[in-house]
Amino acid sequence: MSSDDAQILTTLKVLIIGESGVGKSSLLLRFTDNTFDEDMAATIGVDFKVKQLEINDNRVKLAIWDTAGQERFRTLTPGYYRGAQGAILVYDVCNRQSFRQLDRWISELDTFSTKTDPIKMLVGNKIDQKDSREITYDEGDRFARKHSMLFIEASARTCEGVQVAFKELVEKIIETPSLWDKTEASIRPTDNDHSDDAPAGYMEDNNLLLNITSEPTPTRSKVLGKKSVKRKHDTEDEQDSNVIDSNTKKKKQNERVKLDLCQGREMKTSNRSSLFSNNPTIPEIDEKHVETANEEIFGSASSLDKMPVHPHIIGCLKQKFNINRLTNVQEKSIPAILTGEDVIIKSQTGSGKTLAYVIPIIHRIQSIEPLVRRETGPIAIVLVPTKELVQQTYEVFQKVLTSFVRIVCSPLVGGSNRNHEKKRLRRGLNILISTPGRLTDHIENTQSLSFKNIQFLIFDEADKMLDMGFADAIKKIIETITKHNDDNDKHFQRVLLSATPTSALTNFVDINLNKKSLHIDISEEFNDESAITVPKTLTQMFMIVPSKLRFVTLIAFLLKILQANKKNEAKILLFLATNELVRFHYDLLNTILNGEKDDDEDEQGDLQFGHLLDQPIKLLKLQGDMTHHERTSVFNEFGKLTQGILLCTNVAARGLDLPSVTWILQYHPTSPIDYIHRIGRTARLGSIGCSLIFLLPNEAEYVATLQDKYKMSLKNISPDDVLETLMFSCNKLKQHFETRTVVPRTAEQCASSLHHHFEEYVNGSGERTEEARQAYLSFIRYYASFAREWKYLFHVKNLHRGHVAKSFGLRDLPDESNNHNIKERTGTFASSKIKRKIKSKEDETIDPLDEPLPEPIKSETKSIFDRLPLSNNPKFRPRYRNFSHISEFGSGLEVSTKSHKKKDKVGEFLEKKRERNTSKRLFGRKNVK
Ligand SMILES: Nc1ncnc2c1ncn2[C@@H]1O[C@H](COP(=O)(O)OP(=O)(O)OP(=O)(O)O)[C@@H](O)[C@H]1O
Repeated sequence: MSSDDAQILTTLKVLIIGESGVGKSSLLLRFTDNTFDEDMAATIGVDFKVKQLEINDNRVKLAIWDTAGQERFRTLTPGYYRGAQGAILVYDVCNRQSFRQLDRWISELDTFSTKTDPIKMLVGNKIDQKDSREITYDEGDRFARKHSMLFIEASARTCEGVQVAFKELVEKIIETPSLWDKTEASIRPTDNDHSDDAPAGYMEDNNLLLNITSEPTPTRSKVLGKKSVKRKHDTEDEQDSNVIDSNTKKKKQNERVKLDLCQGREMKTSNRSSLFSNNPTIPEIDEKHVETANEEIFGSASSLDKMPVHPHIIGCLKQKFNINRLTNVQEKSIPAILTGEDVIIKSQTGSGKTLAYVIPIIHRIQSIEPLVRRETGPIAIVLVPTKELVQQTYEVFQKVLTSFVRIVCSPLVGGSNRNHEKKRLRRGLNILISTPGRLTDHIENTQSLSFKNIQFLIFDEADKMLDMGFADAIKKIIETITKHNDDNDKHFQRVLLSATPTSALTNFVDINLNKKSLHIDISEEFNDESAITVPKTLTQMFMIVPSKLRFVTLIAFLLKILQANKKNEAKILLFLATNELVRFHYDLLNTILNGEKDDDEDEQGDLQFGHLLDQPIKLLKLQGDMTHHERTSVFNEFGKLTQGILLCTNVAARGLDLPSVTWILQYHPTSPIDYIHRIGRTARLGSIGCSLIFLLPNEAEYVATLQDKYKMSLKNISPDDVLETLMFSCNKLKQHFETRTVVPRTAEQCASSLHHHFEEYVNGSGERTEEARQAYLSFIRYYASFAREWKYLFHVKNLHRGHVAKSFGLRDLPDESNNHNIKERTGTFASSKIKRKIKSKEDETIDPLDEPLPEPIKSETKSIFDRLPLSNNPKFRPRYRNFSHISEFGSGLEVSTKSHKKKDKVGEFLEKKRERNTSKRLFGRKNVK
């Protein structure tokens, strides 16, 4: 900090607003540079000037924002008004129209100002043109008094009144510390501009950038010996922390929320919609810039031609794949696989790992003597975790195999006709691409399947297959192949690939791979789970949003992206937790964004929604419980789109190579490992992409985990900024709101109105309410199913059931008594306890959907059971832990009958128990056996 800066009391943001041509830029230039340009009126105008002022021995830095001509097109954004402590409203004394428009400018300022009552100075300009004057001094004065403004007449040409106008305004601001002692104003319009890092489309709209990036963090002030700028409520909290009881503490917490969510606009509780009240505090999180492990995508330019493989393969890569050089992982892996040793490959998502093994395998198979024929049977097996990946990998093999027609490749996947597959296996297949489940099924049921000639076994996305519970299936496959090979005294090569090796994978490698395996790691830090690279061209963001505001923020964010990409290039993957949630949100988004109606007779909800997008956007859904055929056609259709939204579960998280995806939105978070794969669906092979994860305030530690453990840099997006989109980015929304009796004027009111409509829609028919209820229950089940290692981030006890229900548009809390999979149902949040309207101490009725949030469960507060080894822990129920087996969570696997039986048994048991309890209540204990 310079010594000059050190004496500055504060930095103020002052706006100049008014109609086009009233002389705003001239006043600014006269004040800052003491110049006057006769032609200025016709120019676009300056947009920003800084000047230091001495006011009563205080030095302040003034950032004065001009409209840069945007007022002519009525395109001033909320970002322009944000954080301004004062405004100069200018009219032309010779132009009555400019005077009449002042009301509109005042109203706009009041609407978008994020400060409570910024100081306004009314300036009647051009008083030198005495003969043309239309507005008298008295008229101006009366108007200023009516609106509690300062007032002066001035002339930018003669300099009269200009300095006084600015100085009086600043003096008044300094006399009102509440306006400036919280945070410093943004110094320049581009202060928050991260456009260098932002991808195309995001950069195109500067206003969008201004709106979307977070406010600068409070900086130190030198005033009156204050060490640092603190919000008033923070200081109060500190002073009182030892004396207030827990109830008062909760109340205080809620007060903070009100301040935080409005960014300093202190509204009375009675004025606030329930959507914005009683939310938990959004924690302040630093956007750490983390030094990440780097991975160069492409290898040397001449690598393709030098590759020691059949020339047909090289030709095919050039013609069919449009490839003219190898990627780094291909350059290193192909020679390693050609040696015949076991190989373990780790490289970031989208770096070309598939071809890294397809090329050497095909090369080696085509060079086998005598020539491979159908009857030779399987020579290579490729195991991948999902059906989509089977299909995708098969297509890559097929493309390369066009030059080697004798070699036959086939996919084997659950969901397709098993008898057809058996028939093909009987006729002879050389390369099998399969999920582990389907292959073990054939091992058990297809006699013609022989492994005697197997030379290659590939595990792609190996960590995911283990995570999904395929360990037993994989073990069985390896044992069967090993047995055949031992009988024939042959060796088979194993290749294992992953972008995110885990400790489970390391154990698997130790047991199942040759000790002399070759390790290929492009980021040079193999075997360290945390050393994970993500594409450099990916901009990662997070947004902490309280439960209740989640849905409206999602809509606002989608509108924001879709508005920003005017060239129709927004291709979005929207990740949701379960199949149920995909279905629910798919119908909802189709209705809200595109105005698609269902056949329901009760039109109340539909009629009120209209549609928010001018041009409908293609929505598709991909989830684990769709048929194989449906999934393939969705996968292909989305691949061809240039703009659209694919709502999906984690089934689309791994390996899928969908072209030109620009945004990954994670509406429901998942484990950090799956997070990495989800974001890997964009920014592939050096292209540009963005990702955003929605987190609840109690999940904020997720960001720290990504930053500290996985070394990732994420930008913080403020939900307030996103919600502002509702005011501007959508004409439909505005038109729609304007038909209402009370026209929402602020982003907050728009959000509340939108949510109100959402609730009306959900509750407008029994069927829709039931769908919302099922979606809610599915979310709670999902949340309760997080593995123990992620419970410090996602603990079902930390969920406020009422707030969550509101994010599904529900007005009552669903009964969870049949929700068997939720383990942690006791405690403050047990639904039975808050289903009733609750009487508080003050005898006020609290709506359970709006009840304040209790203290979150801290991971340190472990019970004695949590500290016991798992095997001795009576609370540990292994059969419920791995929920990825359940098709609801979209693993892409069929539900095994075994787990069904288990579920049914538990269900039966609970049902009987309930019946017994009811009977006991009705007939007394002794009469019930
Ligand atoms: N050398 C290359 N030059 C240009 N494009 C390539 C090259 N190699 C592969 N590609 C293309 O890059 C894309 C990504 O490849 P691939 O799906 O194999 O990546 P991956 O590393 O397996 O990703 P993930 O970890 O997400 O599964 C594909 O569309 C593929 O055709």
